[in-house]
Amino acid sequence: MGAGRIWDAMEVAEEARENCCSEIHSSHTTVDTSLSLPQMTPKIIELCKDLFKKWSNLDDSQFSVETISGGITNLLLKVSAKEENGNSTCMTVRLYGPNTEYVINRERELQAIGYLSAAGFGAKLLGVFGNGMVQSFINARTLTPSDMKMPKLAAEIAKQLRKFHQVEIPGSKEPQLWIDIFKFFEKASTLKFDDIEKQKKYKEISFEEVHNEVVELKELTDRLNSPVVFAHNDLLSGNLMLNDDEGKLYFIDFEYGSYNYRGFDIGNHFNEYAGYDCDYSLYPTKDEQYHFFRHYLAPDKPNEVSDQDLETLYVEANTFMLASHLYWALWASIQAKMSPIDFDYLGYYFLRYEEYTKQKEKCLSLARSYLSASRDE
Ligand SMILES: Nc1ncnc2c1ncn2[C@@H]1O[C@H](COP(=O)(O)OP(=O)(O)OP(=O)(O)O)[C@@H](O)[C@H]1O
Repeated sequence: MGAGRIWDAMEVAEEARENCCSEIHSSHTTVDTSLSLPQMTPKIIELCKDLFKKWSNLDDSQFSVETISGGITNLLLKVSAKEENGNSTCMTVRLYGPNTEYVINRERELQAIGYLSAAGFGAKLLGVFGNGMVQSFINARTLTPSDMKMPKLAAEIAKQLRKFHQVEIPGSKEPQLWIDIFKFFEKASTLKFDDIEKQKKYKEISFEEVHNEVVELKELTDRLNSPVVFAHNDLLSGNLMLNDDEGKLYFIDFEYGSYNYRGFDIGNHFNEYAGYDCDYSLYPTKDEQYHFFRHYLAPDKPNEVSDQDLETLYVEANTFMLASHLYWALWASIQAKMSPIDFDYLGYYFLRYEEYTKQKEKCLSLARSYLSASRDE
């Protein structure tokens, strides 16, 4: 992240501060993400002391720093500080992965966090620094893909998603899906890998074919008139946390949040039933989807949703589900080049693109017959 971008982020943090009740601290410190945890620990403590002045005189021995997750994108740390009065405070420190700015707009993320946390979503934003942010620690467990499928939880996710989609974020309300996909496409189609094996695999991608698919799908989804809402865009099990004692569900990680089609957010969530192993046999059945839609459309009277509304959302979600495969396939090909993380991103590209190809005809004909039936009415 360059100096200019840090200043932009600081300005957005200022705006977020005005929207949240709590204070958001800022520091220009950056932390080298290539350091090992023991090397990084003193830097993290120094950063926390700089951000939170009440800790500036606390001895380093009163802090503990541990890794929560290496994430696919970021490094997430848990920092606990034992204050002089004996109270302990826990927070998370998120260090942005190098080169993630190619796929994530950090200003957009920080702006959204301010409004979303004011609306009761996610962890509270406590501070921002050169290459990351500090948030409150959420005492809850992370869901698994099979949790998401459980009827009670699926209903709660649907209900929360409806509320999330109602949050108003100032600025442009233009849906980002196709803008992002075309941006990803431009970057993805001009990569070059030093690794011979990777370059060989990359050359197997026909970008001409992908481009045609994108254009065809965009034309069809445009005709569906899916409502534009503020969408999470990455609602996988790892971004859902549950405090079982309080029965409270948390949506976290708004890195990809933007104005977008509601059908995309829901179809993308359904794709995540497949989990990290991409077992698409776990994709929700029509009955499971209708259960979700009922609670999304009418949380207080789920059994009164009309067949027409259920069908409309079914068509939307299952057409945009295809766009979700194209989006994450292109994203993965960029990550294959840019990310320092040792993950088979090109393999992931092919998994998503193959699933797209497998589902395409069925979903497109569903959308086409829905559109021609509504034209004939
Ligand atoms: N505020 C928080 N409090 C407690 N745990 C958290 C918090 N935020 C994230 N986590 C935990 O860390 C995990 C990774 O978080 P998150 O998805 O935000 O990171 P990420 O780097 O963006 O990961 P990925 O790129 O894989 O989505 C979550 O699944 C959750 O278990």
